[in-house]
Amino acid sequence: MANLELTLSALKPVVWSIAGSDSGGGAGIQADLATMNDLACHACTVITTLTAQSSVAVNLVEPVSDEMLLAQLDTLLQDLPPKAIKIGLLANQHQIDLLSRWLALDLHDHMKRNGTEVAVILDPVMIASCGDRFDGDESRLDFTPFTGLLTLITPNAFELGELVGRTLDDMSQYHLAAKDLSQLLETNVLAKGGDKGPAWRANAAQDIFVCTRVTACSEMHQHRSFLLSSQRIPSNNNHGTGCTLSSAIASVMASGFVLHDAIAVAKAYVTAGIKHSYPVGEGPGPLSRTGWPNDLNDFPIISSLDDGPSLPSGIKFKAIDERLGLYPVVSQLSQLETLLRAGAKTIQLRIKDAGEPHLEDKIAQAITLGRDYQAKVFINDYWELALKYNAYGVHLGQEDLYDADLNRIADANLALGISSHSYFELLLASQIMPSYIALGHIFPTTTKVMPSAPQGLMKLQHYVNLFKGHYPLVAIGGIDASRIETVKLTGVDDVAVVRAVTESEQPGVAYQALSSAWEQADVSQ
Ligand SMILES: Cc1ncc(COP(=O)(O)OP(=O)(O)O)c(N)n1
Ligand SMILES: Cc1nc(C(=O)O)sc1CCOP(=O)(O)O
Ligand SMILES: [Mg+2]
Repeated sequence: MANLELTLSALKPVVWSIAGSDSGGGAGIQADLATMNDLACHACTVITTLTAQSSVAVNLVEPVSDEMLLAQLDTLLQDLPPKAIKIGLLANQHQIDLLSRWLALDLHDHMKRNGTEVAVILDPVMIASCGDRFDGDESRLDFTPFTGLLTLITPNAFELGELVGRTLDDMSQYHLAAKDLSQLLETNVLAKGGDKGPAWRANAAQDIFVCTRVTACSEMHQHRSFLLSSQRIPSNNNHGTGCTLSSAIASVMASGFVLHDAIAVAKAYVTAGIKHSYPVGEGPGPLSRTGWPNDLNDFPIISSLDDGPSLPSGIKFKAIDERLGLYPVVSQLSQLETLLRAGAKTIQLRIKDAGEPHLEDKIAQAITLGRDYQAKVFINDYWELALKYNAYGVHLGQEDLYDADLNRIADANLALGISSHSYFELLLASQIMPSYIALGHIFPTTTKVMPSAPQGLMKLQHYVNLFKGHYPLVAIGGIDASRIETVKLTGVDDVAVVRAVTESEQPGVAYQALSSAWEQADVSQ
């Protein structure tokens, strides 16, 4: 019973690949099927084109009939509606027009009737990794019929140049072209820099993410451009890299993650796949399928690529040696003292009303009480007062990170805890090496209004799998006695609670009961 939500997650989300068949098995529909199945999705296929293709040549390209293209789409929509769609090779303008009309009418109607959103990821395939083009006559395809219908488009350097109709010689031209494309097609853009090319993308595989249309994530990460930088793996076996990336993005979105997360996870998946790629035939070989990525080294370094705020690098905060345990978060000094007396060794003072009388005094007293009881007292938000009175630590949200003087906090040897609500925020938090990372909100909460959806146990499990051992991980949001055991089963290090303690008639007693429930929860099964 404890593992109910994890069991439910075994229901596989349906993802469609609308793409061409690669008879060589490394790219196209074949790569998409392998990727989607590897990422625990059920893959359906709509074949647009047959290609007679090996690792060294594309010898014949034969589009399916209009009737067959539409029959596949309509048949699947009846019985296996998608959570996400990846679109790959479209052989000619006619297919682009046909598919965009189907998306605008049939899929749109389906979404409206069912109140669902379907993510649509377009990989505008134009050229095979052996160098042969798919659109034999080399006339430029017009992708504008897809305007307003896509969640993301993922061109490589060549494709981006074709799409905006100019050559792109450096990073700033590349970024500008990605922004132009985003405006033209009214969609988010991931401009891939993985193919070997000019100096700026020689040492790393750097992608530019122009995010103009994403909701359900922090406003701080909307309407921005980011550079996602991964190590360049020395390998000639890159056949199907773009297909794998786009179908991984679709799969991760179908599993309920936001676009930012899907891109980060998919990029890690491709990096791991190239690391284990293998040769077959005389040309570039395919990637391996290595499952949901759990190695932090495979994930990209994220930096901002615009005038918006960015985080410092080369910073590291105090390491916390003891476990945090059950970590109460309170808004009243009297409750803080009660809980210290009841034995709390980690506690946070979280006063959200900036007009609270005697605010500075209360923060100073909380810090002194922490010293008296030899407890770790974290101050939420008020990092300058925490510095002034030499608190044990500060807890900051993602948005606060850009206002706070992180170097001063680190130099004064204060611990830093950071909130996170997604893979993307976890990765950003980890880049400044905090003392712990909070993962929230796991379950619905009434304590505060959240911009993101509850993460649930499945996502918590993924985050723990990736970050366990790198930082102490604290789960927060809607945790009470009834959920202690299921949360502990994920392997998360610690839990923070507000209402489960503060709304009790006897907060000290509630703290002691929850704390021992957490310590003693049996996770051996
Ligand atoms: C342990 C812990 N985790 C998360 C939070 C939330 O902090 P933040 O994002 O700064 O939001 P507010 O608490 O300021 O509303 C926290 N306080 N503690
Ligand atoms: C303060 C806070 N931060 C969260 C986050 O996800 O960052 S959730 C949260 C409230 C947690 O309260 P309760 O234990 O009463 O549900
Ligand atoms: Mg805060």
